[in-house]
Amino acid sequence: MNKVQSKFTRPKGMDHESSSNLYVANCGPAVGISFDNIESVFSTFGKVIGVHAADETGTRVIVCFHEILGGDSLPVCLSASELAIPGIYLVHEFITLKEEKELLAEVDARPWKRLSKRKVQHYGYEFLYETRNVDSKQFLGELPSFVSHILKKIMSFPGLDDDRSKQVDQLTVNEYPSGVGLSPHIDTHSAFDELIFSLSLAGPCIMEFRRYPQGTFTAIGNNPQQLSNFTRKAIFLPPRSMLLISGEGRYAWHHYIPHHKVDTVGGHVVRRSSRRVSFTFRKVRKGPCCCEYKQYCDSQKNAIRAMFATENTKQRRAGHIITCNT
Ligand SMILES: O=C(O)CCC(=O)C(=O)O
Ligand SMILES: [Fe+2]
Repeated sequence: MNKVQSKFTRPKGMDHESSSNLYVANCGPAVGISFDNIESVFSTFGKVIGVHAADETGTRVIVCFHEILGGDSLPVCLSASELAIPGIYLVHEFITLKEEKELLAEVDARPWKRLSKRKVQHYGYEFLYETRNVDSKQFLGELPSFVSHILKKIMSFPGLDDDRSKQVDQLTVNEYPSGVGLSPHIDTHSAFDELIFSLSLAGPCIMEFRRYPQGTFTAIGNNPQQLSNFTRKAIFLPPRSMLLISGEGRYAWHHYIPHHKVDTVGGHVVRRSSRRVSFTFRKVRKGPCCCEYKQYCDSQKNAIRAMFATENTKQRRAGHIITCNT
């Protein structure tokens, strides 16, 4: 055994969730990723106190976190007023236990589409995960009658007065097994209107909101420094609660469900149940998004790109731009 390997041993008598050291393969200087880069990227998941070679190949590393992964110290809010993100609202017991049971029975009687870690059903329009958008020309039909009473209740959602803005036409049902979450994302601006309603059923989870200063996750992908520099807040979503994501919370904050089997809420350990089912209601956008959060907005970024492309073409034609052919 070499010197480096003897520094880290497999934790004895602990399950895989209980270590603050993470072994990462195909990662290291020999595959062109510096220790500094690795540290910056993994800081997204928690405070990194060191990155070490796992062996002498240069392709395997151990990332040491300040605390156990999943044992995050981020306080979890119980209400939207405590969370204090403009546009995020949470209504507890939005539906009764009986309604919850009925909704679950309805979706369980229908076919699920299997994704790698969770199962989904789409109504109204199919959501395409490759493009993170919908095919707005492919209408699958009205939302099913078993959600009619939910749609009615949505129309009376507190704090919203423009009724037309609440007319949703797309529903995604997600089933998450225990320990499965959702990676940080902003629902594509050009795909859906402002209001996103998400009803939690069967089990609890926490939802984390992240505001990245420089725009979207993908746009800053090549700058690891930006990945660790963001504001985080979290809220507890119990079963039967309805979350509304709108305004700044919808356009400028990423939402994320950590891949935990247990969450710490108000000092208590809350175990995720064998499954959580969510009903996410949205309205498919017709036309571009014109929000005020341009750096997070694909509609406006694409418009700017198109404008530059036209300008570049003009300049190239005029001989002002020389492009590289290599
Ligand atoms: O499961 C949830 O509550 C959120 C789902 C979600 O964010 C999405 O489908 O975009
Ligand atoms: Fe989402």
